[in-house]
Amino acid sequence: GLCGFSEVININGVSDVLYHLALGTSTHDLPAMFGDVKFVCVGGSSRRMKAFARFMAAELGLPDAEADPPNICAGTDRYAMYKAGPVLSVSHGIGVPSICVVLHELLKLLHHARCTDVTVIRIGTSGGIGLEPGTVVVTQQAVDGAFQPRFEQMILGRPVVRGTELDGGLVAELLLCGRELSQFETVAGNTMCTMDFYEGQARLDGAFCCFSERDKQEYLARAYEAGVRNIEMEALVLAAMCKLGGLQAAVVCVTLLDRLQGDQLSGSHELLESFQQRPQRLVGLFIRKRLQASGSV
Ligand SMILES: O=P(O)(O)O[C@@H]1C[C@H](O)[C@@H](CO)O1
Ligand SMILES: O=c1cc[nH]c(=O)[nH]1
Repeated sequence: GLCGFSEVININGVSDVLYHLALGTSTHDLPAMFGDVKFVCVGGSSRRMKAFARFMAAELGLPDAEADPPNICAGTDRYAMYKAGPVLSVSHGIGVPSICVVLHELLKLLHHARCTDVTVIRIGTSGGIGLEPGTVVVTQQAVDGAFQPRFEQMILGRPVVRGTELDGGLVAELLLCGRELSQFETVAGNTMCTMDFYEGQARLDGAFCCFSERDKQEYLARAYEAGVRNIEMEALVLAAMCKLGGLQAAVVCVTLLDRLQGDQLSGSHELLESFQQRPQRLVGLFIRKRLQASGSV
C-alpha cells in the first residue's frame, strides 16, 4: 500500500534480496537468525558498532562476551552487522543516502524475521552548539537545515515530505539513564541533520566556502534559538523511516566539539574515542533496564 510496507515484501513465497546486507529470504533463515531482536542500534562506523556489540554482550552477561563477534554481513563491505542477544548493532556509513539504504533493508529484515516491539536507536557523534564537548544530546526533534521537522526526498521526480516526530516518552527514559549513570552531561535538544559535513554545517574549513565567520555565527545563533543543540547527518532519515514503519526510535549523539568555538576536530584520538563511548554506555544501561523490566535478564 501507499507509504506502508511495500507490496513486494508482503507477498508470501516471493523471495527478497537484502543486497547491501548480503542477506536474503531464500539464502538465510531470517526468523531463526533474527527473530529474537528487540533493539537495533545503528551508528556510522563499523568499528564502533563492533565495540558496541562486545560491550552489550558483557553488559547482558552473555556467555561468549569475551569473544570477537562475527560480522553477519561479511559477504559485503558496505555495512557491518553484529548481534549480542536481542541487540543488533549495525553500521550505516555517512549521511542520508547511506542510512536510507540500510534502514530500508533493516526494516525489511525485521519484517521477514517476524520481530515485534523493536526499538531503533542511533548512537552517533555530532557537533554541539554552545555545549561543553563530550556532552550527550538526546534528540527531541530531528530538524533540517532550515530548522524544520521534515525530511524531503525526491520520489518519482517530485519532492515528498515526511514527518520526523520522535517518541517523547523514550526521550525521557534515555535522559533518566544519563542522569542515573551521571558520568557525563546529558541534555535533550533538537538535532539538525544536514546533507554535508562542511558547507552544509556552516564550516569555514571545507575545500570551498562562500560565507564569512560572521555569517556562520549568525546561522548557528539562529539554530540555537530554534532549540538546536547538535548537528549531524542521519537523524532526519532515522526519525522519518521509523515513524513510517511504526517503530519506536531515538537518536543519542555525543558532541565532539563546540561549533561556536571552531570547525576542526583537533581533540586527541584518545579523547574523541572516549567521547564516542558515552552514547554506548547510556544506551547500554537503557537496554539493560528495559530487558530487566520485561523479565528477560
Ligand atoms: O555516527 P556518526 O559518528 O557517523 O555520525 C556523524 C554524522 C556523520 O555520519 C559523521 C560525520 O563525521 O559523524
Ligand atoms: O561536527 C560534526 C561532528 C561529527 N559529525 C558531524 O556531522 N558534525
